[in-house]
Amino acid sequence: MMLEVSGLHAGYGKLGVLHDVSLGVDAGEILTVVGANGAGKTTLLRAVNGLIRPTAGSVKIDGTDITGKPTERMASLGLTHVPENRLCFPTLTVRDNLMLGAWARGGKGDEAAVLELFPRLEPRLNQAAGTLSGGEQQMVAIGRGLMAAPKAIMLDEPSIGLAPKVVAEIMRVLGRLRDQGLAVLLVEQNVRASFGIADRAVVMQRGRVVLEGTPAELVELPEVRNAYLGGAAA
Ligand SMILES: Nc1ncnc2c1ncn2[C@@H]1O[C@H](COP(=O)(O)OP(=O)(O)OP(=O)(O)O)[C@@H](O)[C@H]1O
Repeated sequence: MMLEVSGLHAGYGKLGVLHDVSLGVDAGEILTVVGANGAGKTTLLRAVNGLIRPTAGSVKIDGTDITGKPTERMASLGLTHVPENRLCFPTLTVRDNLMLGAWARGGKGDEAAVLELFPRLEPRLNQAAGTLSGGEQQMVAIGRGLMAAPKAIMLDEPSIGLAPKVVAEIMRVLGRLRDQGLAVLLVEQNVRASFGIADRAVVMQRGRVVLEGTPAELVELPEVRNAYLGGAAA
């Protein structure tokens, strides 16, 4: 596994949120994590990324133990986290936002590769990121992460608040990243979109992984259909 989480426990102060979470993402694979509000999906990404310190368990990337390493070192260890709310630096240009991602790894970054994935950003390179549409800002946030040439990328609800066409565009890019050999860990509320692209899925409930399988297997389960797909057969 390129990204391997084993027996992870984490929380906030005395509040335990993650309980014995194990999952793995191969190179060239998309794993999607779904679950109700408060199930612990964001906390999982934070614990993997070192924003909160796991109380037990381990995180490995390409075989190297990175458990609890400082967040600012994660990019150079090969892990990129695209957090919720597509955080861009609004007064900086698109190009400077992208450059920040490259500096995290001490390199120049492959801007051309990012623009190839997100052609819409090219004519906007000198525009302040804060003036972009929501979808374009999400592209900048993902592109910034890619500038660090990661082995694994984690995304927290990239589709939130975006029009279906833009969601489809982002999902297509995630598919291309997978095809380029990245390990992609995708947290999504938009289960339809993430099941459409993912190779495997896990369902989290109250801080635990309760189901795991391919999207095709999981949509056969009535409890998955009812909870995440509005009860409709896929
Ligand atoms: N900074 C924090 N301090 C204390 N408790 C927190 C903090 N952040 C999250 N929690 C709690 O941890 C639990 C899991 O939250 P988390 O954000 O990981 O869930 P989630 O699955 O990502 O949900 P959502 O889809 O709503 O973002 C919740 O009960 C939440 O109240």
